[in-house]
Formats: sequence, C-alpha cells, structure tokens
Amino acid sequence: MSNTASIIDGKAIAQQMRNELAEEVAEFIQNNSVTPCLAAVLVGEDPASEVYVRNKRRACEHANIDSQLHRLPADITQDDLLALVTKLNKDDAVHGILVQLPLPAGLDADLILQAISPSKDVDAFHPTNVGRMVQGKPRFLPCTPHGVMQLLDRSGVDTAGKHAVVVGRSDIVGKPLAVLLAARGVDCTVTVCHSRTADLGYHTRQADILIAAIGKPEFITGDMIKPGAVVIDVGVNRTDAGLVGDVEFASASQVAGLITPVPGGVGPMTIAMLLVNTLRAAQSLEQ
Ligand SMILES: Nc1nc(=O)c2c([nH]1)NC[C@@H]1CN(c3ccc(C(=O)N[C@@H](CCC(=O)O)C(=O)O)cc3)C=[N+]21
Repeated sequence: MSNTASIIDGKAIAQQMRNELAEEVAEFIQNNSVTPCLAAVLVGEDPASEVYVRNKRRACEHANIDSQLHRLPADITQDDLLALVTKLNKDDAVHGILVQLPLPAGLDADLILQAISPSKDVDAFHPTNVGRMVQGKPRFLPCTPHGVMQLLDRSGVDTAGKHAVVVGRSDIVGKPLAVLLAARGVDCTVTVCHSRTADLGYHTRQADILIAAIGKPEFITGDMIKPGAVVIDVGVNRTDAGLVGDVEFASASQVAGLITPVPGGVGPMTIAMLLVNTLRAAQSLEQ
C-alpha cells in the first residue's frame, strides 16, 4: 500500500500571515506615527546565523517594520554585550530585541536573555514570558512553537483529544511546544520524548501529531510514523546534501497524512511570528 502525504506549505502560509500583518502594521503606523522596530544582535560570524538574520531583515522590510542589526565581534565581553542590551531596553525607538543564538563560548546566554526587558522580548525567552505562557496568559509566544501551532491551525488539523508526541525537549522548541499543545482549547494529550527515551519508535508510532525537534538530520523515518499522522519537522540541519530536517522526508511522506517540508515548512513561520511579536511589542509600548 503506497500513500503520499499532503504537504503543508509553510512558505505560503507564512506569506499569507505576513500580508495580513503588513496591513495591521500600516494601520498602526498611521494611528501612532511610529514604525515598529526590531533590533537584532548578532555576535560573531556563524554562517547559519547570517542566513537567519538576512531573512529576518528582508521580512521586516516587506512588512514595513524597521530593523536594526547590531554586529559585535565574537570576543566581545559579557559586560559590553549587557551594556548594548541595556541601551536597547531604554531606547524608545526600539520595540523588539532579539539576541541571535547560539552565542559564542564564554558568554552566558541565560544571563543575557534575562537582561532583555520582558516587554521587548520578541523571542519570548525571558523567564517572565516563559512563565506567563505556561500559566496560559502569554504576552509573546516563542516564535517557532507559535509558528507550528499556526501551521496546525491553518491546515485545519483537529487537535482536541489527539495524541501529540514531541521529540525534543529544548527550551526554545520542545518544552514550549509541549505546553502549547496541551493548552486549553488545543487539548492534545502530549508525550515528550528525548535522546534518552527508551524505544522511541514505540512512542512516535502512537502519535496522531508528531513533532520532530531533536536536531538530528533525517532521524525520524517512515517506519516510526503512524499511517495518516500529521508530521511537523522543526529540524534545520545543514549537511553536504543541503538543508534537511529531522525527518527523512522520502520515507515519511509515504506514511504520513500531512507533512511539512524542509525548507519551506516551519522556518518561514518562525520569521512570520517574530514580526507578529514585534508589532505586538510596539502596540503595547506605544498605546
Ligand atoms: N534568538 C534567536 N531566535 C531565533 O528564532 C533563532 C535563533 N536565535 N537562532 C537560530 C534559530 C533558527 N531559526 C530559524 C529561522 C528561520 C529559518 C528559515 O527561514 N528557514 C528557511 C530556509 C532558510 C535557508 O535556506 O537557510 C526554511 O526552512 O524554509 C530557519 C531557522 C531561528 N532561530
């Protein structure tokens, strides 16, 4: 029996969200005479980060959001980086602040992320914003998990009572996704798996909705998927063969009912959600 999954076109859905957002931004600018502004901080010269930062900048331009890029050398001191964050916190022209991860060795990422004002924390990595999300009273939602939830919603996936299995327990994807999937109104039953899970395939095969966020190229194969499942691939792995996800697309798409590709799945949604958060930050700071 051969099946071919339908593709969730994240690029198209993100584009649609960005068009919706651009209208909202135009209205905001007209009403407030202020343009929402995102400040990105890039420390060192990680080539992957360069790509994200470039994509973010282009997306901002299209949505009529101002963007600043603060480039700092890899050997910057913790104090100098903190001083920049403090300056951006105080700058009324800046509504959103993003410090690109990973930071070079020697810098304490937790300390830096905690220094960002929670009201400008468009990544939603600050403990205050994490806590608010866990309690179901979010100010911002973290961009990648929010993008995944939007993909499910806009693809018409019925989540109530479904079994969602999240593979990965990172602070920026796995943990927050588990919270959002289990939230009231979404109502999934959630299992979180990770690198120490025994018999991973047993668990992934129970999933009506399978989220791959482990950072291992093509790790989830078709035999680990329940026929007809919704498969969301959060992986961004650069290999000799190019950009691949955490899911082996060729085998998985023979089994799944709906699946996201890499590229063109979750990645573009992450950026769209960052723009949404930047507008929300501007709205709450200006109005
Ligand atoms: N403070 C912080 N916030 C982040 O949100 C953050 C970060 N640091 N560090 C790195 C990760 C990764 N990330 C991606 C965003 C967009 C794509 C994206 O647009 N991907 C395109 C392809 C881009 C390409 O071709 O390389 C796609 O999947 O279609 C991917 C990955 C944001 N991150």
